[in-house]
Amino acid sequence: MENYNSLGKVIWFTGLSGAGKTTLSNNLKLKLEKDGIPVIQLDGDLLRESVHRDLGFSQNDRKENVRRTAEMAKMLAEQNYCVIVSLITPIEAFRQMIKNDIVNSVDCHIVYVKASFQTCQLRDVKGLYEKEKAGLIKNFTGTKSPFEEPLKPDLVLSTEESTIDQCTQQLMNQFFVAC
Ligand SMILES: Nc1ncnc2c1ncn2[C@@H]1O[C@H](COP(=O)(O)OS(=O)(=O)O)[C@@H](OP(=O)(O)O)[C@H]1O
Ligand SMILES: Nc1ncnc2c1ncn2[C@@H]1O[C@H](COP(=O)(O)OP(=O)(O)O)[C@@H](O)[C@H]1O
Repeated sequence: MENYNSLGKVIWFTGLSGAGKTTLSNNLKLKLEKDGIPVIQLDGDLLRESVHRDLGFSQNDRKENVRRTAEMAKMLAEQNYCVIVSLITPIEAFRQMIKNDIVNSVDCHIVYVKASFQTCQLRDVKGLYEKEKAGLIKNFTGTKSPFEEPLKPDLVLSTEESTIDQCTQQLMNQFFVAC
């Protein structure tokens, strides 16, 4: 096991649907697990299918989704897991709530997974942008529901300019320095 400063840490990915949050979370998890680090992933899509099934996409529900996830992340990080969260987290006040009000007992880093709306629309990984065009989705992030650009993220990863491996390396360099 590499001796990283990795225990009790939350890496929180914010970004539009299709920006690359899940892909980078999966890649980072593989890399850390190879080095023997205990990792837990909390992914918006999966949480919404299970414990957050009662929540929709109104601003209040999104805030509650973020709040509950942050409480879980804190609990797990306090037990020395490295917790990787992928949630759109569209509002700056939500991001401040995570860092200042909830996950304040362990290292918590907000990472902006950056890709333009146009790029995400072209990627359209899950066909949601197509559905949105057809008027089939309520409160879609980036059109009917706002996505505020993060003001003070701890790291910005441009998934238009860097490859998946380059982004993962940037995460490792910034947050997992071997000691
Ligand atoms: N209206 C609307 N807007 C945005 N996204 C939608 C919507 N409806 C369903 N989905 C799917 O839900 C995933 C986003 O959920 P999150 O929990 O990450 O959102 S939030 O942080 O509460 O804003 C998101 O996952 P990602 O594509 O991985 O971001 C979508 O698959
Ligand atoms: N540098 C990169 N980082 C992450 N994803 C990338 C990158 N370059 C291209 N992609 C592609 O963009 C898409 C991102 O989808 P996904 O990870 O599901 O986004 P999100 O979880 O933010 O909705 C994937 O098809 C992925 O292969």
